[in-house]
Amino acid sequence: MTTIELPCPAKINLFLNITGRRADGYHELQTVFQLLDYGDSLRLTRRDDDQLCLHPELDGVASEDNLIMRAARQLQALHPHKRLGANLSLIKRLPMGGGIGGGSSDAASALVGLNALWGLKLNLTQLGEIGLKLGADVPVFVHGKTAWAEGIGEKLSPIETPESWFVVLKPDCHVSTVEIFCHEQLTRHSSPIKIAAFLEGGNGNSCEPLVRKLYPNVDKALIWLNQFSPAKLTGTGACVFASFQDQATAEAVCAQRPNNIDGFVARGVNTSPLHKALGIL
Ligand SMILES: C[C@](O)(CO)[C@H](O)COP(=O)(O)OP(=O)(O)OC[C@H]1O[C@@H](n2ccc(N)nc2=O)[C@H](O)[C@@H]1O
Ligand SMILES: Nc1ncnc2c1ncn2[C@@H]1O[C@H](COP(=O)(O)OP(=O)(O)OP(=O)(O)O)[C@@H](O)[C@H]1O
Repeated sequence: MTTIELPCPAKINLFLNITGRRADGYHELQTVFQLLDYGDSLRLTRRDDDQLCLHPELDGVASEDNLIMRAARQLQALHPHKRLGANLSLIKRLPMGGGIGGGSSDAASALVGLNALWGLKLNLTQLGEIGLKLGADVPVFVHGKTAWAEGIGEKLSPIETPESWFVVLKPDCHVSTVEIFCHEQLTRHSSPIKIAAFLEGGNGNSCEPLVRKLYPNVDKALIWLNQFSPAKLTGTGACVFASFQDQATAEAVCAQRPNNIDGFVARGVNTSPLHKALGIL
């Protein structure tokens, strides 16, 4: 195996309940990560030397800061005496700073893909632990299952969600995850809920009131999408989403969206397309 082409799927947070803050500043939360059958693509080709080359460079992200490179460097550091090199080529479809986990998913596909390409034989638990050092959202993409999550998002229990189609809208603004988590007006001590309460519906996103207030474009997108189906914020935004029973209805709604809002339609999946592509899980 010298070249592999892998999907880097998006996630949405079907709800997000912030229940506390740890001493290190990270927030304890409860969420359901719903994986989507839509995302970036990463092509990895093995090199005979120990160089890593990533193309193209993303706007505003130096190559060495790209989570793909940081993931690859973590694996190289575990095997300093092996010649581990690769050419990495990314097709970026997921909006950055969207709350749909683009960078985290790219990192997870790099970890899982390079582990296979370089024959490192690390298991998903080990790769998830390496991923957590790169970001709280990386482990769910490494494990590849739609999941109930607690802790800072790394304590994962796979759950099966009913098949749905989602309209995901990206309002014309960039929300910084750090800004929202550090904001004094964030509601950060909600009562924990049980899975049964989530399944009964009605749970929202603790960040949504604050993000709507700070970013009027997010507020407008939620109001617009709510006309068709209950709409929510994902992560810390900026993307918002709503679910529909079939693809045609979702496509029809997405096609009518206002001109200044990007968007896509995607199927919710219980197993990641990354793991399907590699024949694991
Ligand atoms: C909001 C979510 O998208 C929900 O899925 C995630 O919790 C964010 O995950 P992420 O983007 O992978 O976040 P990281 O890159 O790990 O963290 C960015 C910053 O967000 C804050 N952060 C993140 C996750 C978390 N559970 N608590 C936090 O307080 C921290 O200030 C951190 O410095
Ligand atoms: N491969 C990458 N793709 C996207 N962003 C990256 C990547 N590598 C590093 N970054 C940095 O990470 C930041 C967050 O990007 P990302 O697209 O993951 O945000 P997000 O969708 O809000 O993530 P999350 O849902 O995990 O909070 C970007 O603004 C960028 O500076």
